[in-house]
Amino acid sequence: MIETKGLRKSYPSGKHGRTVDAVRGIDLDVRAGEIFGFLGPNGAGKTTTLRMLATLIRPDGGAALIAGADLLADPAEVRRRIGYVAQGGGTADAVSGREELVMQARMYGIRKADALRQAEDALKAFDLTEFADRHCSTYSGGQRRRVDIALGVIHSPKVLFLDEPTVGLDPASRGQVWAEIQRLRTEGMTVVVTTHYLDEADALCDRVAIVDHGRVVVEGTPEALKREISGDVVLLGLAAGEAGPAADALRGQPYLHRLEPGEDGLRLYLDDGAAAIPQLLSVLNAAGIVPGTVQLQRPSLDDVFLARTGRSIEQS
Ligand SMILES: Nc1ncnc2c1ncn2[C@@H]1O[C@H](COP(=O)(O)OP(=O)(O)OP(=O)(O)O)[C@@H](O)[C@H]1O
Repeated sequence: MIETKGLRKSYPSGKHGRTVDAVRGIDLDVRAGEIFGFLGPNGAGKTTTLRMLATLIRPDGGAALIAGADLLADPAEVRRRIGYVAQGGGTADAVSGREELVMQARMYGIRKADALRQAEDALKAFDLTEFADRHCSTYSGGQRRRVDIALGVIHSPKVLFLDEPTVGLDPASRGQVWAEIQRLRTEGMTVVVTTHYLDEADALCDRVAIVDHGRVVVEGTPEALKREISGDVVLLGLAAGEAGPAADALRGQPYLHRLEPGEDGLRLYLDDGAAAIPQLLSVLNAAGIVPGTVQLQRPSLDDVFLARTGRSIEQS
């Protein structure tokens, strides 16, 4: 449904004619009817890629075919086949959800009577009917985001691009937004979504691509990517100044594959966490270190990124 090859974009950086290589060659293969997560740390190039695919900025190089239309040769046709919801959305304060939807439909050339009916259908589908005629400024963050998504799909696109649709929402509203995304998939839409919430992407995306410095680092189903990280992760909570000595004491232990500084302690990668915990506690004990907390975890998508890049998305 979306195939990109070597998509690139640089921006002038403003200093001495230098440029920022925001996207350095992105190859993607998004299949029809899937929810595809586009993940990565701040500044990785996610928004730039989405804006290129949505025809809002022109790529410097590369190629992309989106729902059968060629991005560089026929951006107008691409635009008809896609929907795009920007980070933060685009609703005006002093307009109602219904008015926004009717205006959007009219912008796509839909006749007034049809636009009114489609707006009504969208309000129902997105559970917005109750406050459809109030100004958007009175909506909650989650309600407003649902209007944003309804606006993005009013013309029934084949592909929907969502840039950080759940950012800044409370967990219940995030859940509702994801429920809408899943509903759109059941209607046959292909959805590409960027998010900083790796646990959401893990649970709700069919496949993900993780990008870093403008390139795809890994792509696959969350399950397959996590399976590549064999074994368990043990998080040690340590007092300030103890992480260094603890790492020195543990390095070289045969059951330990890798060790990384984590938030307030260390992250240890090993085959069988439950079996290793007593041994590693006794090694630490001998060095005079008693961890405040010890947690056993299955690998996460952040561990996948960490294994490939040596950095954590969540801490970047
Ligand atoms: N208009 C612009 N002019 C100059 N540099 C830009 C512009 N837009 C983005 N950049 C730079 O390009 C790089 C990629 O930015 P982009 O917004 O695509 O990343 P992102 O992965 O979406 O980040 P975030 O998760 O923070 O939204 C960054 O280094 C950013 O500073």
